[in-house]
Amino acid sequence: MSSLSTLSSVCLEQGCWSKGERQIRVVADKRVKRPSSMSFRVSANSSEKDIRIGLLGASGYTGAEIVRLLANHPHFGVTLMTADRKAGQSMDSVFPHLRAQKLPRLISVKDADFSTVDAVFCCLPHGTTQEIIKGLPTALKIVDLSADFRLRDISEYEEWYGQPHKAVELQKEVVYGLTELLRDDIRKARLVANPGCYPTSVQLPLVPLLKANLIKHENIIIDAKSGVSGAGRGAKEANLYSEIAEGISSYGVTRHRHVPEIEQGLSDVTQSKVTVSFTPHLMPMIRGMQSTIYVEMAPGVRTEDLHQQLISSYEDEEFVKVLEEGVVPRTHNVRGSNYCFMNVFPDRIPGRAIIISVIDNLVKGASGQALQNLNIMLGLPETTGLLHQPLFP
Ligand SMILES: NC(=O)C1=CN([C@@H]2O[C@H](COP(=O)(O)OP(=O)(O)OC[C@H]3O[C@@H](n4cnc5c(N)ncnc54)[C@H](OP(=O)(O)O)[C@@H]3O)[C@@H](O)[C@H]2O)C=CC1
Ligand SMILES: CC(=O)N[C@@H](CCC(=O)OP(=O)(O)O)C(=O)O
Repeated sequence: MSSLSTLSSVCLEQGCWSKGERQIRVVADKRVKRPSSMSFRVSANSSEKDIRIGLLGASGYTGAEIVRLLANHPHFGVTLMTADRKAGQSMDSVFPHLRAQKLPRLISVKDADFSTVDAVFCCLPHGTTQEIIKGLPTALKIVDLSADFRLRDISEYEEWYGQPHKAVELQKEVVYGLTELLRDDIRKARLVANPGCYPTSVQLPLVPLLKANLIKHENIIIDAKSGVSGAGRGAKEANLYSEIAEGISSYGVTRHRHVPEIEQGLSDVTQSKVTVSFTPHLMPMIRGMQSTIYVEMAPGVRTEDLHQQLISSYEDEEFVKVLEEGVVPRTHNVRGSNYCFMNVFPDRIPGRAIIISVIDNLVKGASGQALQNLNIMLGLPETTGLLHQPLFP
């Protein structure tokens, strides 16, 4: 038996790592066969670690990013990896940058034995994920990176994703994985729907401001930009170098599928329907995401109040940094990391403010936040394996 259940229950019982706590505490319980968190040997060899991870869609960008992050994780070792077209290949032939790690061969989902793993990251395209997750053992902890379980309202899913929901019963137990805002629910969850990259960059600044009634619910305008890795590794004409380089492309204008996800998260806070104007753009860069958000402030509120609210909401958080007054967040400064940097600026037009939020779409926007969530679900400090600093220049 792996030590997953032991570790998880011990940490949960002891309440080892509470919100905002940054220090790794020692797990004193003798049932856990490790002396202490301080003395773990960090090994790139997955089979030497004690919690066995299944990675569905390992041959895609978010799957590869999870493998990269887990190289520095003391507990999670990838022991099962699936692919579709690339099933049968070795991971180092698909992703040569990961060759230093000893990893299992990529296999098809239908050949995977899920009784051999303790937890699963699901990095599959939306529309393929509901049926696959429905078939997994119920003992598994699962973080799904796709959009398949993010919308609570089944009819809304069917409307925006243009297909029937194939796991309606399962949807009821899903917890939305916006870590900093829903940590307590995530801790108890079995199945977490990891948020989309755009919704992460938008909700992190807006939720605390709406909660504190500092901004109006109407006329929220989101101008968002993503690196091309946000579209995945699959070959698409629109993502060719010659189509992307030296230009900017707006897409999903008036109807991007992240609109209902953003509105769901914001409306949960206000208890009334919030609607947003949202336009995403594809940028000639590989990683990175910026959301520039235009809001109207409540009567009598100043941008300093918004700034102060964001600071107090996130002062204990490792991964959300509210910058000093006047400092502009840049995607360059979060590249390769799990950080979200944000700031708020007074608009020239009285009563309005401009919020800028940046993340790396593949890390805080996907695989990093997924790892943060699984750490919490298994009772580990949520920063485990995630504290490496942004890559710059
Ligand atoms: N990229 C990003 O920045 C973000 C992505 N996401 C979401 O995460 C998920 C994964 O994204 P990403 O890694 O970028 O996607 P990729 O296209 O890079 O990878 C998709 C993976 O799924 C496998 N796959 C494709 N179709 C099937 C199928 N029918 N059955 C089983 N496996 C299949 C592919 O295998 P093979 O390559 O062998 O064909 C590949 O391993 C998506 O739902 C995406 O929307 C969420 C937030 C951000
Ligand atoms: C650049 C690009 O194409 N980005 C993707 C979003 C990536 C993401 O977060 O998507 P999921 O909701 O599928 O998880 C898109 O706009 O569809």
